[in-house]
Amino acid sequence: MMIAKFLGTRCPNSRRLSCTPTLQAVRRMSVRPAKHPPAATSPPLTPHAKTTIARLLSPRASKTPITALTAYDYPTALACSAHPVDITLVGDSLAQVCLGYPSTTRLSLDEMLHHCRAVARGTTSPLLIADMPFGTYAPSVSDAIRSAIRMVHEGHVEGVKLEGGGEIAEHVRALTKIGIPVMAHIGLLPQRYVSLSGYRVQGRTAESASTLLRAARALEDAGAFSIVLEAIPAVLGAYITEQLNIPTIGVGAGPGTSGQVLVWDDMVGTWSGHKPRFVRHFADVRKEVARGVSGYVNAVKNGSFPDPNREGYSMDHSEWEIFLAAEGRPSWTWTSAPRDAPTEDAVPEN
Ligand SMILES: Nc1nc(=O)c2c([nH]1)NC[C@@H]1CN(c3ccc(C(=O)N[C@@H](CCC(=O)O)C(=O)O)cc3)CN21
Ligand SMILES: CC(C)C(=O)C(=O)O
Repeated sequence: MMIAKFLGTRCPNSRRLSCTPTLQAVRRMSVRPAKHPPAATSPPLTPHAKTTIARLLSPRASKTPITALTAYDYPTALACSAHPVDITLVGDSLAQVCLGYPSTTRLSLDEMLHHCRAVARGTTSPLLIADMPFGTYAPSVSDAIRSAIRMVHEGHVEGVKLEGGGEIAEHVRALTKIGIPVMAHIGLLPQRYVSLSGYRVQGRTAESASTLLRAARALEDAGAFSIVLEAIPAVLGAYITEQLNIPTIGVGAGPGTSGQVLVWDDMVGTWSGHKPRFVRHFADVRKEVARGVSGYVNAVKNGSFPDPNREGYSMDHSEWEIFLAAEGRPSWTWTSAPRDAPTEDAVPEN
């Protein structure tokens, strides 16, 4: 009876008939994404209000710090949407953190669009912004327009982020004019790490601080709805914020900005590369991942996973008997798979 319950649940190292899932089994096993974001007619799954540009710019909102996080995929977008995250940013840090490139300058527009679409599918309440990749906007205003329209059409984002100061003010003006909200980004500009001689704090001299303030004013004047301030002295972050009417989002710019942004993998502690001074780990997901992977590998190797009672499918004993009869066998005993698993360095048999 017990055996009957397990019948067909297990097919160690074989391609037996009993392993072929029936259509019904396929249907049951299919892992469909939950219906999220909800259809327009369903009630929202999260109680959070949709972030709009007007809300970000409202004086009332300016009293509460803005929260922004990066996301590069659907599950992360869902996690951002499940909490009062105001802005989800598909940062081009995607290149390093998610795709393994040595710098953000390697990222193509098509790669960015692929990830934007995944994030868009999981985004509800946060405003969805994405970085325009290196080389897709700086060459000319018409390049910027063409690329930004692709970000909206094919990436399904609501606004774009551009790195640069006064020299890209005309690009910002043109995009804003055609209805694409622009988040500017000044201070440490990762897309220019070579000409900046590395990832270095900016605005530490009086001259550099003045240049940044001038850039911030020019970008606000050009229509940017907010400005990311990256890796600048905290006092300068607070001063620039006070001088502007649009919100600033800091990353390594101190607590005096209108809000903060962090790279997702820095926030959850999964990024194994260099940790800039401005990063704080709010979780130790890397430790949990290690626990999961080693637990899974051990359980498969020692035979404790899967447990046919809990993680297997049963088959009616009578069906099994009919099957065996058709096979021309009066009986068949399921002997346990050998437990002396091959060692790591064993060459797999063909
Ligand atoms: N994981 C990750 N987090 C990020 O914030 C991030 C990325 N990746 N990739 C794209 C850019 C690159 N960024 C960086 C990269 C390095 C530093 C950094 O090493 N800063 C030095 C400054 C040293 C100094 O000038 O005094 C630091 O130690 O903080 C800062 C920002 C920000 N972005
Ligand atoms: C750090 C944030 C602001 C960013 O630009 C990115 O993720 O690329």
